[in-house]
Amino acid sequence: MAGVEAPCALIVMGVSGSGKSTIAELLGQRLGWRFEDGDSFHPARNVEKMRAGHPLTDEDRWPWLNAIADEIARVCDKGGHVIIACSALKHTYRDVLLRGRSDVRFVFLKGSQELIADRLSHRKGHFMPPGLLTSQFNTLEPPEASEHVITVSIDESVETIVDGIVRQLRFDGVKR
Ligand SMILES: Nc1ncnc2c1ncn2[C@@H]1O[C@H](COP(=O)(O)OP(=O)(O)O)[C@@H](O)[C@H]1O
Ligand SMILES: O=C(O)[C@H](O)[C@@H](O)[C@H](O)[C@H](O)COP(=O)(O)O
Repeated sequence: MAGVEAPCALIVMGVSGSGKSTIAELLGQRLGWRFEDGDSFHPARNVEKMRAGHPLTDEDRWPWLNAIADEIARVCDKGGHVIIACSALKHTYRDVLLRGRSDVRFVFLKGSQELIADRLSHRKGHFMPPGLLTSQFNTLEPPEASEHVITVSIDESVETIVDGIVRQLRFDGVKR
């Protein structure tokens, strides 16, 4: 995409179970960029709230999103690169994450509720109850083209999805 700055950070976004951690980790290996899971930036009370089956509110999410934005600034301002998995469901959340930067890009993992519910029903050892998926879809504001997002369908193998993202990034001028 002409005129878009080469990113120092990629945020892999989408609802719970869309594959953010899985895709972001492999993409990090492919690009040689460090992967960080946005889940690890939640205050403990947020994790306990979700574990107990309650969706987060905006007020719960602001400190979490700001902590991720701090990490992006820390890495990017010293010339590093990072890939972060973070649901980033609303436009306002993405604004908080971006802090006006033009060197941060979103990769949106797009898929049907039916497919994601099926994947979540098989996921083991995660605090997030599959029952919160409907609230995730209700909260989701899919990114628009003006957000310079790379949108990929999750209805493919992990390798195929990552290949597609890498191709798109190279097309956009990221040489790694
Ligand atoms: N493209 C894919 N094909 C099949 N299974 C997938 C794919 N992407 C992710 N998964 C599986 O779906 C589940 C949810 O993925 P995960 O990365 O934990 O999602 P998120 O981080 O968005 O919550 C995991 O069990 C993961 O192994
Ligand atoms: O409600 C949210 O803002 C997000 O869903 C976020 O809190 C995160 O997604 C959860 O930590 C669940 O983790 P997974 O997305 O990895 O399932």
